[in-house]
Amino acid sequence: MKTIEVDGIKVRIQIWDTAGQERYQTITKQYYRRAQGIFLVYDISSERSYQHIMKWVSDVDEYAPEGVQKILIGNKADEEQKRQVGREQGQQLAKEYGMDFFETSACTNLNIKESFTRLTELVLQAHKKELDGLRAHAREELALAELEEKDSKTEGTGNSSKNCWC
Ligand SMILES: Nc1nc2c(ncn2[C@@H]2O[C@H](COP(=O)(O)OP(=O)(O)OP(=O)(O)O)[C@@H](O)[C@H]2O)c(=O)[nH]1
Repeated sequence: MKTIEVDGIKVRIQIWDTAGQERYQTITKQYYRRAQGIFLVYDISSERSYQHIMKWVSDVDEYAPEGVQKILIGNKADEEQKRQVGREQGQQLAKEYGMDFFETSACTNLNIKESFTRLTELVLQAHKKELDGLRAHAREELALAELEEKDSKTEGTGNSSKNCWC
């Protein structure tokens, strides 16, 4: 659990770090089910980890809820001398999947706060859309109910005058 502030709102986030190894994949998939935001992380000093991102994306698409927010992360940015994946490759992949992209370092704290804040922002925005949708729907329902009430009153008046003519 961690609390971060986004646009003046304090948001409590629960962070799960899933295991990367194949043998834990069955358990990993369980984590996706209730996720609202996901970091897809590769290691800039490992071309292999970058190649694995496509597999992670397809797993997320399959197991995570619709509308889950995703960000691509190229971690270990402090390991410049061991770099195997160019920044542009990360940017390109993120663009392909319509994700934001950060290069980070857990060692130097580069972009750690920024990427968490951005993912939280995206999750909040996604929920805001949902909430706005619900509000709009509620307003429509209310307007409809008011109209129906008005109509029934008018009908009532019509009937009473009809009664008079009989
Ligand atoms: N130089 C550097 N090393 C890092 C960074 N982040 C993690 N490491 C190191 O990379 C190794 C693996 O880190 P983990 O956090 O276990 O990575 P993981 O992806 O969770 O690994 P799995 O549990 O196998 O999924 C550790 O030795 C960390 O110290 C980073 O930003 N820079």
